[in-house]
Amino acid sequence: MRIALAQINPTVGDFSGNLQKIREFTECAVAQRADLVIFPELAICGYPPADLLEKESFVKRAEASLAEVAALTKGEGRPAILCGAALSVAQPTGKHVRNVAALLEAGEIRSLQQKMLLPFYDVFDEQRYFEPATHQSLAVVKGQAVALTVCEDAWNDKVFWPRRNYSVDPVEELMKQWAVLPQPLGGQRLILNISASPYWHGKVEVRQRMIGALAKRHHATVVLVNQVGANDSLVFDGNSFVAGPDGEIVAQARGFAEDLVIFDTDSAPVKVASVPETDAATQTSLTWQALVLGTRDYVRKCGFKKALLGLSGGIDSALVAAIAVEALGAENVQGIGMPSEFSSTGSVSDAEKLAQNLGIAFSVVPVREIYTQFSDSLQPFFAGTSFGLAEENLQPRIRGSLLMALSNKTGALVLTTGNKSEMATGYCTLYGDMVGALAVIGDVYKTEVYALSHYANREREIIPEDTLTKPPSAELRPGQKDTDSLPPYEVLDPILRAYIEDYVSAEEIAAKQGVDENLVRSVIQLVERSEYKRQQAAPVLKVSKKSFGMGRRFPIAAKREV
Ligand SMILES: Nc1ncnc2c1ncn2[C@@H]1O[C@H](COP(=O)(O)OP(=O)(O)OC[C@H]2O[C@@H]([n+]3cccc(C(=O)O)c3)[C@H](O)[C@@H]2O)[C@@H](O)[C@H]1O
Ligand SMILES: Nc1ncnc2c1ncn2[C@@H]1O[C@H](COP(=O)(O)OP(=O)(O)OP(=O)(O)O)[C@@H](O)[C@H]1O
Ligand SMILES: NC(=O)CC[C@H](N)C(=O)O
Repeated sequence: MRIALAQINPTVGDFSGNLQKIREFTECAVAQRADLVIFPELAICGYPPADLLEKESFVKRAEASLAEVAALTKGEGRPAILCGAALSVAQPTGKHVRNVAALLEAGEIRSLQQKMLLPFYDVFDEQRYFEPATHQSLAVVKGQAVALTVCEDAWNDKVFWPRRNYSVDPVEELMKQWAVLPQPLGGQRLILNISASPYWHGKVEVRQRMIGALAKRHHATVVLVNQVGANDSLVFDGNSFVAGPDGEIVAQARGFAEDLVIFDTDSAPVKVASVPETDAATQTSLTWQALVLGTRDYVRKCGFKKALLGLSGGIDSALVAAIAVEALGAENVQGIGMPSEFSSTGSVSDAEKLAQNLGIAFSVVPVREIYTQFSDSLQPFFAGTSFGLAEENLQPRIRGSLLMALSNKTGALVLTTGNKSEMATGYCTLYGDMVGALAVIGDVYKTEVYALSHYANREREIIPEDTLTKPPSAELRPGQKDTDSLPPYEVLDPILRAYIEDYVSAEEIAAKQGVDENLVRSVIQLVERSEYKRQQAAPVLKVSKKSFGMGRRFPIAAKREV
């Protein structure tokens, strides 16, 4: 059987656009004589549709769209289609919607396999919406048996996920049925998995190793078709693949781009290079690609074309500008320099140099006078007090207002430039430098910001040398350095990573990293105290296992033991 892995980039709720994509990819697959075309999980409505699933009209549109996809399979020589869809439950006793893999052939829905394992950890909330399957059944397509699974259904692996206690194993159940199938139906074992599996560091390799092990365990060929593209915070990396019965990767789609790959189950499998993520260089390039795709899709899918951001001459805004240019094109990115009386001389010149290197428009709007006017108005209330945080924070707040005014006027989205180290410790001003539509590097620690910036300069200088080498500073008071308030980033970031991503205790972090326990506690205190800021922050593009946003939910008004 010739199988086409149709790795598409759907938009949530765009039924007609998604249908058009499904049509186009099907016709490409027809041109390549495919017998079966496979689309990702919930391809018809896009993943994750979240509370849109609670609207009856949304599910009705998904059902109507599925009928149109089925029509594509009607007629002589047309391929079958396996497609993800949300459908209503006929006689609900629990949830009203099911997440299904729909097998369509000869113009009809031939089989529907409901998803059984509904992920409910980190960013996933599928038990909120979907009724799980109670049983699994093998399906038949083009006269051949196939095991249909939906994403998490193939993820019940205790070695990889010891803390996910699923009591059933859908693949196990399907393979038991396979063992008693009559020949020739029960020939080569074929597991088809439609996925919407978002990216984080290491995920591409984990996915391939885990599915490779599954293929080997069941002596089956596993075809996994993943969604590509970003929806809000989640970036789906694509990287669809086929694992052969010995666990080797025998077909591989592109990462971070749409693709159509043909795999013929009757041809001798040829091992292809899997995606290695162990080396730092590959890791940096994958993170870069994820952030570029995340930015492009956020702006585009929200109906915008352009973005603007404040350029301080610092490394964070320089990196975000470089990512934005690759995502949107230089003509769609604008940099604004907003020097205050505390800005270094390099601030504007470094920003100007960056803008030149990137080929973007750059304008300067000084904030000195506005700051003076604000301070004068506040004078009766601030009299007798010394210059402090209130005065410092006025500057980013003025900049935030200016950027939002320009956004209102020009229709460009504001990109916010805070990194994960700052967002973790609250080293950022609410309604100031935190304003913006999207936190492009909000899941990237400051030490990783440097690695990514060197990656941005891999072919020629984009980010000026001075920007890469000057000590980080918010430039909100004379001579200010980040290290006045925070430990050096090489010390801070490992503490944050251990605490945020692995919930390691202060004692253990201190012992393992050889740092003072009081320092660790003071860092943890900063993280705990600034939860209120993160809950008001722009959506963060997720590239780590634990990012700020919907996958990390902590109360604000709570007593905290540190
Ligand atoms: N639980 C809670 N729920 C909701 N709101 C709460 C709150 N607790 C305090 N707040 C509010 O938050 C205010 C304090 O927060 P905020 O106004 O942001 O100010 P704050 O956190 O006090 O100061 C901002 C810090 O970030 C640094 N910074 C600023 C800008 C850029 C950079 C950089 O390097 O990029 C660094 C700056 O040097 C300073 O150390 C309080 O006055 C109060 O109004
Ligand atoms: N003088 C400035 N002109 C324009 N934008 C500024 C200026 N200062 C700060 N910003 C904006 O506010 C953000 C926060 O910058 P800040 O200088 O406080 O420290 P930072 O987080 O180290 O960022 P960066 O490395 O970009 O300087 C910047 O990334 C930039 O978008
Ligand atoms: N759509 C899903 O089932 C997502 C969970 C999935 N196992 C993943 O992270 O890839």
